Parts: sequence; structure tokens; C-alpha cells
Amino acid sequence: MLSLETHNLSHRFSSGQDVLRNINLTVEQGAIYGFLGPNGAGKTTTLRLILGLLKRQEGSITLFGKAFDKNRIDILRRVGSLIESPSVYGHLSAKENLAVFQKVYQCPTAHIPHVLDLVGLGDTGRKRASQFSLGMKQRLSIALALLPAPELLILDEPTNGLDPNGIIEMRELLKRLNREHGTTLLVSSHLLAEIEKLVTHLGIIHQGELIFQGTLNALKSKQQQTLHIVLEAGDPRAAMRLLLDDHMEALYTDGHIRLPAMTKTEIAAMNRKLVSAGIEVYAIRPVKNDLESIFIDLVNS
Ligand SMILES: Nc1ncnc2c1ncn2[C@@H]1O[C@H](COP(=O)(O)OP(=O)(O)OP(=O)(O)O)[C@@H](O)[C@H]1O
Repeated sequence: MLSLETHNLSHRFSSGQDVLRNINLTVEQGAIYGFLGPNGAGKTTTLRLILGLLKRQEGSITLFGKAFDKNRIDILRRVGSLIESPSVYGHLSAKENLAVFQKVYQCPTAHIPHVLDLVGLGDTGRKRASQFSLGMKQRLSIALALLPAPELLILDEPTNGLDPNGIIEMRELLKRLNREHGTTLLVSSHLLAEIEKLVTHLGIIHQGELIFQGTLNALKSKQQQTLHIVLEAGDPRAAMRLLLDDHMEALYTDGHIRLPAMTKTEIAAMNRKLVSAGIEVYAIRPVKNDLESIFIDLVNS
């Protein structure tokens, strides 16, 4: 069952160029979906369209199996969101902030202490939100979004501006929400390293196009396909000459030689050739591309 599906979502601002082209997102119920892309890729625009904050121009959006356009109110009741800067009242405490929104959402008052505990702000008492750290403000904003007990929570770069501790706390909070409350999460980020510890699924957007979508494991399996070999030699110039003469795709970079993946037998043969040519071999090691390199490769290809 899908919580969210977009079909050929495209968008263009009046200033001209297409900022989104045929975005087909599929977010399964219960997933933690990381929506990843460099700055300006189109993440916020996509999320704003999904939430009806921008007028849809092309394509369709389906949430919980229902067309967004025809079921807007019903759908938005089931979705919580935090897009861009947190909107909390600085002169009010966490509890008072929540009380304001509880009236707007018309949800039970019992939700207030519950979400406060959930985001770890249960003991902030009368302290005003203006005195909160950025991480606390961010968690309070999430508490506001959680008040109506949404099935789907959409967060735009929730760790922006947080220190490493704040990032860890946020990650733990989101995992807990997903695990204990079954909340489906759609979380955007421009940092793979930050999101890979959180998500089950990933969509990678670049220049308005979705260039990868699948499970984190599917992305990781690309690691196996992108192995390369690093060679450290005493005389890298001589080693390069020998390898190129041998028609190998060797590349000299950062003080070492980079070669495409090869079998153990091929590695041994290369080693023999180098040594018998009088070139000292310090190291030959296979390197698995980390996820960050896969991301960069995807974005650059
Ligand atoms: N209101 C607007 N008018 C014109 N262009 C816009 C508007 N909002 C966004 N854009 C442009 O659309 C493109 C996508 O922006 P968007 O904010 O969706 O990217 P993003 O992936 O969320 O990036 P960031 O992480 O920097 O916010 C950018 O080129 C941006 O300059």
C-alpha cells in the first residue's frame, strides 16, 4: 500500500525554466523515505506541491490511494508537515504553543503531553520557546506537526542548522515515530551521510529529475558494481607508463594510481609485471565506493 504517489509531476515558475520534470515518487506506507538532492534540485518545490502549498501545473498526486485534488481536506488531515523555517511563538512555552494549535486542529488536549514527551520536551515547563536551542525549536515544530497524529509526516531538511548532537536526537526521534507509531516519513536532505542512517528508501533528485528511486539496499548494491583498485607504487610515473603500455585504464590521482575492478588473478599478474620491471609496489587494494561517491556519480552522470 502506498502512502504517496506522484505521477509525472512537473513545475515551472513564472521566471521560465522547468524546475521539476516528470517526478514519479512512490512512498510506501511505513517507509522512511529520504528525498535527497543538492541545493536547488527541486526538493522543496516537490514537497510544496504535494502539500498543496503551490498550485499544481502538470501531473497528478495521490495520497493514501486518493487523488489529492478531489480529497484535499480529508488528505491534509492525515498529513503533518514542516516546510522551511519552524513557525513557533517565541513568547509562549512549548505547552502553550501546542495548545494554540490543538484548538486549530481540534484534536484532543490529551495529545499535548503525549507529543511533548515524544519529542523530548516534556520537562521544559514555563520556559519560552524563544529561549530554546535551535534543536529544541525544531523538535517543537515537529510536535506541532504531530498534534493531529498524522499517518504521513513530511519534513523539509529537518536537520538544517543543527549541531551533531541535535542531528542524532532528530534521527532518533524520527526513527521512534516510525517504529512505535507506524508514521510514514518523507524527509528531504542534501546530505547523504546524514540521511543514510535513517531511511529505508531513497529518491535522489538532481536538476528537477528523479535520477534514482529504491531501497537503501538497492543503492548500496551499486557499491559492489563500482569497485575500483588503488595501487601505490614507489615510482608512480614508471608504473603508469607500464600500465598504459599494457592498455590498462590507469589514472594517476592524489598520489596513487586508480584502476578499474579486476580479478585476483589479474591483480597478481599486474603485481608481477610491476615488480619484474623494478617498480616497488607498496599496496594494491580494492576500494568500494561509499554511498557518497555513488550519490556524486549519479548526480554527475
Ligand atoms: N518562488 C520561486 N520563483 C522562482 N524560482 C524558484 C522559486 N522557488 C524555487 N525556485 C527555483 O527552483 C529551483 C528548485 O528550488 P527548490 O527550493 O525546490 O530546491 P531544493 O532542492 O529544495 O533546494 P534547497 O535545498 O536549496 O532549498 C531552484 O533553481 C530555485 O531557484
